[in-house]
Amino acid sequence: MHDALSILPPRLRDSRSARSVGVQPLLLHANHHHNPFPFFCVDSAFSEDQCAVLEALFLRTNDWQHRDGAFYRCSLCDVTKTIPASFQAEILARMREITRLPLVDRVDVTAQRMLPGHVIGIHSDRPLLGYEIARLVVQLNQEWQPDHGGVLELFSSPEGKAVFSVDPEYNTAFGFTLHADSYHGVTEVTQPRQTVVFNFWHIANTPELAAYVQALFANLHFSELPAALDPVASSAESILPEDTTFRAGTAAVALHRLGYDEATIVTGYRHSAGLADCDTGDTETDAAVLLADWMAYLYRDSFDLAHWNILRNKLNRVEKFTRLQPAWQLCLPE
Ligand SMILES: O=C(O)CCC(=O)C(=O)O
Ligand SMILES: [Fe+2]
Repeated sequence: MHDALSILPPRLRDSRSARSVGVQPLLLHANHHHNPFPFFCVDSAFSEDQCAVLEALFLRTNDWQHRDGAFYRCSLCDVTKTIPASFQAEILARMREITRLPLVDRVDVTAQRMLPGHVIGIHSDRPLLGYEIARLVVQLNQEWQPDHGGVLELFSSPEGKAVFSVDPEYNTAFGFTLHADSYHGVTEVTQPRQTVVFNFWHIANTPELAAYVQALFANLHFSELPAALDPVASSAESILPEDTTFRAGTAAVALHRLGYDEATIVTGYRHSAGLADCDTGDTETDAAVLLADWMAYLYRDSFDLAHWNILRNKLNRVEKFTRLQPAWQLCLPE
């Protein structure tokens, strides 16, 4: 596998191949915004050398995956392996500073190309189980003009009007934290648009956690739950929405599969259905119920930073019980 430097002209390649690309700090001046959701913009995001590396990706890439849904029309290519590791490490370090998020040592990079007629409808990219938590979107459109389209628009709801617009000008970057309400879209383009998207993972929503949670809930059957839960679940189902009782049932399955007894499973169900606080006085029961509830939430819904912080505060300084250790380590890594 060649790296992206190998297709640069020899004049550029010779002086740069042995060291990190770029001399000036990248993403130097991040302008933070909080509406409609937290994001930041950077002008002159990268050095000339770094831009050359990113632009080169579009010359060598020919295995594009085409998305041509009604609301999502663009072409994508995973270019992670072609970005020099030192460049990735620099971007990751700077993203940690800018977002103040605990990001894992992993960066996935996608080249995105839009051709005339392509458009990306409004979506939120909410971080499902194991998905990335933050993105950096870098624009590489020389001589961009307003009539070329391809403006990134931010929304406070999927139905509303754009609250903020980001022109895809050359060497500008847009970074954001993904969550259930980070609604955005890209207007239709009339000229080709080139973008490189860097993806970053939160330490508590890793692909490893996703594998653990998927395995924990594999072949989910509520029929495996103990009969002692039946009257509790029946009465909950008669008064609560299906989403709520489904999540409570899922949390109960987690406790069952982790080897907890009937009483703990019933307590966990009642807690996740919102019928009782988690305050049994037994530290292991309370910790197990909270972790099962969180994993059921991740499985049914998506990673949510505010919820995760609440869980972390509740379990801070609590002993990591043996039976819970693998889940604990993945949900609340040190
Ligand atoms: O191309 C862009 O400006 C943004 C694309 C997008 O939706 C994303 O990276 O999440
Ligand atoms: Fe998106």
